[in-house]
Amino acid sequence: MEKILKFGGTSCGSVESIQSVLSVIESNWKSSKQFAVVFSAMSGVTNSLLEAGKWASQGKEPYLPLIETIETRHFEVIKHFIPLKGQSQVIAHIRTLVNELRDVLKGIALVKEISPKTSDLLVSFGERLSTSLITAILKEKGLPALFVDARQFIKTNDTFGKSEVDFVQTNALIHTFFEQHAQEICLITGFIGSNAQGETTTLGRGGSDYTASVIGAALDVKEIEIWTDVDGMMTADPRKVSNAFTIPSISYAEAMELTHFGAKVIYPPSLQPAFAKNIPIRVLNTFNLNFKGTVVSKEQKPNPYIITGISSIDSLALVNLQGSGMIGVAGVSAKLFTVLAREKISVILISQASSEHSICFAIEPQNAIRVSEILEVEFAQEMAIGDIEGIDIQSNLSVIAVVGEGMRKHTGVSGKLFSVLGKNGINIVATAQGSSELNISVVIEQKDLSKALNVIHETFFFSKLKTLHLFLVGTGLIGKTLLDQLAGQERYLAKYRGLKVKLVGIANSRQQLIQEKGIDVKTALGQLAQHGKSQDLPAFIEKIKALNLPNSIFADCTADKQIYSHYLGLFKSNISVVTPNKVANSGPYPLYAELHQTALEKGVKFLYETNVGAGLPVINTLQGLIASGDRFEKIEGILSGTLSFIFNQFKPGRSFAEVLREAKAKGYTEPDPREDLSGMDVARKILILSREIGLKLEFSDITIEKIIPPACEQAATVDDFFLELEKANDYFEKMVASASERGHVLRYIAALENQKITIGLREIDAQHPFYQMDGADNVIAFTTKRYHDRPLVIKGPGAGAEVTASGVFADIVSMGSYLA
Ligand SMILES: NC(=O)C1=CN([C@@H]2O[C@H](COP(=O)(O)OP(=O)(O)OC[C@H]3O[C@@H](n4cnc5c(N)ncnc54)[C@H](OP(=O)(O)O)[C@@H]3O)[C@@H](O)[C@H]2O)C=CC1
Ligand SMILES: N[C@@H](CC=O)C(=O)O
Repeated sequence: MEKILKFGGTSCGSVESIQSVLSVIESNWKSSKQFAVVFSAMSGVTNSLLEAGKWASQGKEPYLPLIETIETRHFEVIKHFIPLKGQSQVIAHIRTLVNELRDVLKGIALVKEISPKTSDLLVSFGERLSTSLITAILKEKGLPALFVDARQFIKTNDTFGKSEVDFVQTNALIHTFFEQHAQEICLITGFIGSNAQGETTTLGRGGSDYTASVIGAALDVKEIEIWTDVDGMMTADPRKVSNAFTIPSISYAEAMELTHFGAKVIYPPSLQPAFAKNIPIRVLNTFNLNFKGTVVSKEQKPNPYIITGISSIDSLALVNLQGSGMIGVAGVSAKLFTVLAREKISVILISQASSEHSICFAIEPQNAIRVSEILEVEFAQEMAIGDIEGIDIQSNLSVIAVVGEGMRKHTGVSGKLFSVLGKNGINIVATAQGSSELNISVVIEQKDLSKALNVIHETFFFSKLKTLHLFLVGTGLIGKTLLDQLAGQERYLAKYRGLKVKLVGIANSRQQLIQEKGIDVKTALGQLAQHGKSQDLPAFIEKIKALNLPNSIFADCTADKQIYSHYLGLFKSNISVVTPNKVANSGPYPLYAELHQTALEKGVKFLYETNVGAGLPVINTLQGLIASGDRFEKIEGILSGTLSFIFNQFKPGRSFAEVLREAKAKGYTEPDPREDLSGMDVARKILILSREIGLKLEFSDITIEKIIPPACEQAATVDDFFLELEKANDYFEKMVASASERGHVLRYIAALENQKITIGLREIDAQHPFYQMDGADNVIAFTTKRYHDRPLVIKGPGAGAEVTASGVFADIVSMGSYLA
């Protein structure tokens, strides 16, 4: 015998999949003839049988329709594959089996009880039916197919539900059987066996893999093929990690670790017989016949990654036993695990601190209450005298296992793992690593599972491409320009920065849209308009938090005065914020301080380079000086692009309002230009700088000298404001002309010195460093201990859509180097 093939439930589950199964068998027959095939029950049939058994035993619900459905599914396959004249014989055979099944259920209904023994008999019909069916079809095709009931050679003990194979007897029987049937294609029922009395037993759910492995090992085949419905073993569960990909080759040890921690592709015990005989197992996909498969074998081929795969168990409970009496006292662990073994409680993971003060272990959540009760009884004495302080059980947890032979003796793997989880605000509740260094397991809260799997996968498998999940609020001048810039840089970012900025949410004051799979930045505005829901910012933000995506960034590109009330909650949910909106940083100081402190504590970023000087590197430079120990003596600057533009452009003969309109059209003004002309915008900026250097100033500490007459100041609407400006044109003309007569220019300058902020219009001469300005230039001069004799000057365009959006862009990209 060269190989054993095994087809799972989905492979036998429909006409289409059975078509593929037949073609695989036919092509094997053509090429080798030396093979046997094991089948599972049709998908869903085992569950239906168990359910029917339960209902029958409770006498509550009608169970017969479930059996009819099973029967009909088999009949449909017969009608599809077997010509009319041959159908009646096969239908009769299936009907006989189903009638036998009905009798079993009737018996269960009569005695109102279903024992594990009866349950095994009941579920055995699933494999018996599917295998009979496929045997009949192959015979019809003229192949020498032989139905083989594995109960005749898979001999087990009496542990119904999960019996253990008696290998001595089983191997001998397998040899005898296959010697006698070397010329036929043996089609074997998976999952089932029989005990010494000939009663039906089962090998545990997924046991058909085990059947294949047991037969393969007994016959020393060259390879075992497990045909399933996915592309082999993958680096992670593709339903949870969309970037998961097939592992071409994996060692038995790695596969065992991954399957133990939830990778469902192979039934874990099935690896053992193949492993013992060093028989490679190839995992193939019935639904993708071109797929080459994952080979599980002793030697793993060279792997370009440090790890091989990540698996997880979604739900578990962690039991913690602690007490000073456990320190240095031999036997507590022995007693604990003996008790758990006696009670057949499966322990998923164990972790013990070196102090021996506590020991914690993970179990299936449904066992939590029972474990607690058992331990209370078993350790009653230790608890009474205080040696054990208590038994604590934590639920709603998940475990992730990072597995790979490549981790052995490779430094930094756990550092990388813990760092990526930490950066994403994922708390590690417990951890375990065996000295084989094949597996590092971390227990985390269940709510963080998807996020954790994705960031770990990205870190270890796609470290060349990090994904930043972007939520953009504000699609006006800056937001829209940012989208355009992102669209133009996608390839550059991927190639040179290893970054993918994935837009997941977008909103303006009217609509909002979240798409976890991502929104194309090129068409985002159209999609928002077409598919967006009505705006509900709190709901939008709650959804962002609930998505709990790794490396999430909230970009506030609005001028909204309230939106920053959400920042704190975002930080607490480990979401970073990038914003050109100055309101948060110039709000009440205690709120400002709380925001910054929270961001720091949560390890998230709050970036707002564009709050001052738009895209000019003002905040970063200042922060760098402070961080390196410089001391600020004075900050002075022209911080308004709009006012800079106005005093550069406004000449006698031009209307002041017209110049402002031009500034607005060029994208220099605030959405409401009264903010610029009133000095509010400049006041916010200098206040932000003052706070950056550590001063706890409030808005009320700022003296703003007005440049517009009171009537303009009091205009109720933006239109009224422009009207009032028109009326005040003479006033502005005189102001500028008077300075000009003296060879001076007017500049709106903000200054911070001796902890005092002043803002006002200054007349300056040609020697002043702020004399020569162009367009919407800003200029900021930092006089510090180090830049004492000549200040550090930053100068350049300080307003406008392109420069501001690129500043926001740069903040987003800079997150890439920080985030996981
Ligand atoms: N222009 C510049 O040179 C600079 C600007 N900035 C700052 O950039 C920010 C954006 O400016 P700009 O793009 O010109 O402003 P716009 O008025 O052009 O756009 C603002 C956007 O925010 C949206 N919005 C407003 N309120 C809300 C809300 N409550 N919820 C959701 N969306 C909202 C608007 O929605 P809708 O489309 O429905 O109206 C609009 O899409 C401002 O804070 C500004 O101070 C900073 C530095 C320089
Ligand atoms: N309206 C602002 C834009 C940047 O903050 C300005 O004119 O400077």
